[in-house]
Amino acid sequence: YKIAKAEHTVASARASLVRQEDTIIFALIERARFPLNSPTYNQSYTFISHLQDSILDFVIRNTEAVQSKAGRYINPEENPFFPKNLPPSVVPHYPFSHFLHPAAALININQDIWKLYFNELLPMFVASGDDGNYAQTAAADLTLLQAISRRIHYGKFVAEAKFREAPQVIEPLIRAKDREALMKLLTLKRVEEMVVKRVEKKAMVFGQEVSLDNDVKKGGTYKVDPSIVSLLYQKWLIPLTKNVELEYLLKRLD
Ligand SMILES: O=C(O)C(=O)C[C@]1(C(=O)O)C=C[C@@H](O)C=C1
Repeated sequence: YKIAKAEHTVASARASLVRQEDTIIFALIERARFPLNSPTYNQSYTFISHLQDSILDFVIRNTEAVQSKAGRYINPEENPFFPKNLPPSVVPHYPFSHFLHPAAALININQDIWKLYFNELLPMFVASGDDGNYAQTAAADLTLLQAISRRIHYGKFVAEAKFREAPQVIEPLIRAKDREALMKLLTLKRVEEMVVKRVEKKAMVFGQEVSLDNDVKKGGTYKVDPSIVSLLYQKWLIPLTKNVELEYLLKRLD
């Protein structure tokens, strides 16, 4: 019987964020294989088959239900997109550590992530068009949404690690509900710049065409535009992670 590793440090939490970059970039590459495939998102397309949901909603609701039964959401790193009416886990519970304050469970910003993803992000990196692979498209969307959601909500772990490393500094700011000072404390411009540069480089490495010729193609095209990956981090992933960190800290003494 394994006892879950209980402790995170700021350094180990950052190491997890670095590894999650790989997951997000590969998921972007996989979604970019398909064009927009707009019928995936269109309720009127499925109206005739009495599904009542778009193919996307149908795939996500049902996948989340199965995964929930199989124990996915017992892990505090995972947050469902449709938490309402989610069936409980039917498998033995792995003893995940209680590293986070219990109020962490109240933080789920997946609705915002959802809107952002479909309104802003998707149109930025997929080609227009329709190849009929709607179920595959919905599955690729879900994998990517989960990776993005996990990264953003991982701010809870980062914030808890930061809190434990300097409670005497952070506690008074929480009591004063001083959002501005807390945000300043949570922000490390130098780290953010490194993240943004690294994900751009990873997108070049992971998304290049690999051939057996020795000459690496310079200036070739990538499977997902590296500048879009860095923009995604700069504009959305990092700011939303910080929002989660802040909301978590504000609940940390409840
Ligand atoms: O590494 C940290 O300290 C974090 O809080 C994570 C993160 C990020 O989202 O990547 C967010 C805020 C910091 O300014 C730097 C990076």
